[in-house]
Amino acid sequence: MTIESKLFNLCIDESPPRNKPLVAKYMRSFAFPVLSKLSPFNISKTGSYLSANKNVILQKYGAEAENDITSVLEKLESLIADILSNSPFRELSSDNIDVKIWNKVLDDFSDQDGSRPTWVYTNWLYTECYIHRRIFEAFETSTFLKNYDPFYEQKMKALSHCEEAMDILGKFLIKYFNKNNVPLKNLREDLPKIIKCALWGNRCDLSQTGGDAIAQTESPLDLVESLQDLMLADESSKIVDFLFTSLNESKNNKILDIILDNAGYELFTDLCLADYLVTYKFVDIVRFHGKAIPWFVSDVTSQDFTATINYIAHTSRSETLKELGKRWEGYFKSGQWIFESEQFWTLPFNFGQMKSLDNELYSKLSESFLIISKGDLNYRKLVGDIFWEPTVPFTQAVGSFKPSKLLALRTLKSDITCGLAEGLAEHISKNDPDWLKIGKYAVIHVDGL
Ligand SMILES: O=P(O)(O)OC[C@@]1(O)O[C@H](CO)[C@@H](O)[C@@H]1O
Repeated sequence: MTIESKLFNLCIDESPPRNKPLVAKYMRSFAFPVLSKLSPFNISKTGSYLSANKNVILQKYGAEAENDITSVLEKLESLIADILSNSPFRELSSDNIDVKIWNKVLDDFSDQDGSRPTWVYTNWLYTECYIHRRIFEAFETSTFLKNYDPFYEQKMKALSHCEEAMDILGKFLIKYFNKNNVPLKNLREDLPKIIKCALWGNRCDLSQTGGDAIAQTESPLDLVESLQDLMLADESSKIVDFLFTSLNESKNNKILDIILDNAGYELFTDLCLADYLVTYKFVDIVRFHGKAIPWFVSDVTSQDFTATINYIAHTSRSETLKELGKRWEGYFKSGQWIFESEQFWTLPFNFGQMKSLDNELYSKLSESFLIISKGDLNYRKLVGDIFWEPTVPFTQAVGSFKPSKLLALRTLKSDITCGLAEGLAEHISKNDPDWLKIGKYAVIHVDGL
């Protein structure tokens, strides 16, 4: 029996039960192909990248790093083997401060007799996060490659591949920003477009391609129009009304928290949205929340964030982008923009658990005027990674996570849905069986408004 068929034999050819957290054993859920195919593929591509770049790595870290490369490759291989043989999860073994928490969660999941849970039968959010935590563990337990991000180069490549589209959006914004007076009417018309550019930016996600860049070449603003029919829920008007109403209130220090997702083109569109909201005084301060460790291949880390702004301000081929990048450097110098990478975002918890498990972060977000959550994984965490009936209202699915007003921008790359009109999910799935998996469709949901 091959290892893969072993995994097949452990799973059941059924859809997951509604209103329960996802588990990979249901083969008709996206969790099963991600566990059995996409994750091993991503891990093995990470190994191939390392092997292909061996000489560059040795040049940078010295000849002694060769042993590290060998041991990282072995650890990645054994991660794939662990997944495909459904062997029990093991404790993490590095000295990073989050390891205690990970191991405590694993203990809590273990039977009273100490038997550890396995990949196929455990809550999928935990399992998928654990895969990415184990990839990082392979590096952090080495000597020279502790802080090595094997996805960094691909993330930066993805950014430069999208310069054409970035330049179009950049030109639109710079023209705007350089006008002395922009009539409110124009702002009202254009703000939803900028929000939707940031929404569709979420299609560019390297975790779906094993790190291969997805080029965004079309005009982001044209795309917003042409993709409108693919929006399954669009509550953007509520957020636009809220932002315009608040312009007339004399509130100071309005903080916008953006829970970031992918680096590359998506991050660029997030920065554009933040600039627009700051420039027209919808908010005063922006706190960007990224990841403390490499995560889900293309999520933004502090290194990516700094390098992205630096690239746009100094290396990009377009003068417009350079001008935009320099504005962003200015926001950081003045303290108006802040980057943070709290540990919670790379733990296996959903956002409903934040208040009890990381009260400090929950209190910080409670100061917020508006929270924007980007992407699919953050959305899954918002709604507890529960396989909701598609018509369950978003506000209900979000449950107790209510630190402030919330805007979720997400393209659909997993089978979690909620907040859809009666019959819509059934209608689309009939014509488009893969509708949940490929980032083709999108939702904009709000809470607290
Ligand atoms: O959060 P993002 O970047 O929008 O999407 C991440 C994601 O699509 O990648 C995984 C593998 O496909 C999914 O489980 C997950 O939700």
